[in-house]
Amino acid sequence: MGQNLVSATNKQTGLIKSASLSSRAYVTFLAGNGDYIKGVVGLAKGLRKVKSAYPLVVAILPDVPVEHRRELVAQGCIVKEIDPVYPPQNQTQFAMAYYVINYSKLRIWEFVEYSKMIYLDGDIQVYENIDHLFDLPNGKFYAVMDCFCEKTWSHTPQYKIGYCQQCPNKVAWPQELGPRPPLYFNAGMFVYEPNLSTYHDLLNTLKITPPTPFAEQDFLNMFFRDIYQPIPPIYNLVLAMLWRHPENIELDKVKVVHYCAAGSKPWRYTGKEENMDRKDIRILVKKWWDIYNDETLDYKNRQNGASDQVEAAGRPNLLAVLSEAGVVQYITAPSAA
Ligand SMILES: O=c1ccn([C@@H]2O[C@H](COP(=O)(O)OP(=O)(O)O)[C@@H](O)[C@H]2O)c(=O)[nH]1
Ligand SMILES: OC[C@H]1O[C@H](O[C@@H]2[C@@H](O)[C@H](O)[C@@H](O)[C@H](O)[C@@H]2O)[C@H](O)[C@@H](O)[C@H]1O
Ligand SMILES: [Mn+2]
Repeated sequence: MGQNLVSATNKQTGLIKSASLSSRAYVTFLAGNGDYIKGVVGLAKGLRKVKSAYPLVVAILPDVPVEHRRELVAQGCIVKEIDPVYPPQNQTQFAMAYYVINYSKLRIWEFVEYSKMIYLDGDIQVYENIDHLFDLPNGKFYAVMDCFCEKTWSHTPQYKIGYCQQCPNKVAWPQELGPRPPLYFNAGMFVYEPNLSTYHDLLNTLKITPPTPFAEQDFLNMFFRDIYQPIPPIYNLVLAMLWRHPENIELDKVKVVHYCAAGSKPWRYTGKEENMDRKDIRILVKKWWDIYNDETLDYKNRQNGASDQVEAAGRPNLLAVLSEAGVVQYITAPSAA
């Protein structure tokens, strides 16, 4: 990393370190020298477009090239290099071979210069301000429930019997399989509190936890099972919901889109994979590109932070929004176990 970039990054980190303990930030994860950099730049510009009041921290693995680091700093991101985290050696077949690097996400629990963070995958875009989620009560792990219907889940009993937590009464969970699986979240977006003892507990627990197909997502679901609090799918639209559970989605209310379905990464989109030629997918991919290509959203063209702050001040009352969006039913829903 060039010297001036190191000083710029450290300066930024230094600034942040001196921030009050109640500081908040969005955080994402970038690994490799491939095209996910486009996802993270798009996310940085999307958060700017919705006038978020908080910075975007990018946790990068050592293999992220200096050019990508420069681009992130130029887009106003706070770049923090982390060491990889590997699961214990095992013959596990991950749902996607590259998922093994996703355990490195666990390093973000060490970012204790922030009191509250919202993690967003690099293949996520924020289309409406979600700063109000930082006001969710502490002590819980907030995330959106995932869906078990894609063939990436074909290794699981849920998939084999056609059970999905998105429609728990469509195919009832059979008694002979034991208790219904606990509510399970998608780990592409979550609201959490960095904490050193949680961080060490995560890493120590990982050392004795055999890896499973959805890697750190499975691990985080197991680890935070007792404090997991579902929030509505408007905060992390797992694209497959559009064809698997359209009855659960009101697309015009969605604030955050997660381009995780096979073939849906906007920067690689060809429209050839299954479901990728749908009109709603084409519209969502164009929405992503419109932000990515919008030069007025580049950090260098938006130094007037003050006016951005004003907009954020008008954000909706949290509990009203969440209860209106149905989170109350999620919160009071009996635990599945
Ligand atoms: O080569 C890679 C693969 C993954 N990621 C990061 O890890 C996250 C999780 O991977 P991905 O989103 O592809 O998983 P999915 O949600 O599609 O299952 C990505 O969003 C990126 O932030 C990355 O930076 N480089
Ligand atoms: O490393 C495991 C990954 O597992 C999750 O992705 C999956 C999951 O959403 C499945 O339910 C979908 O079927 C699948 O398409 C999608 O890729 C997270 O989005 C990602 O951040 C990361 O944790
Ligand atoms: Mn993702």
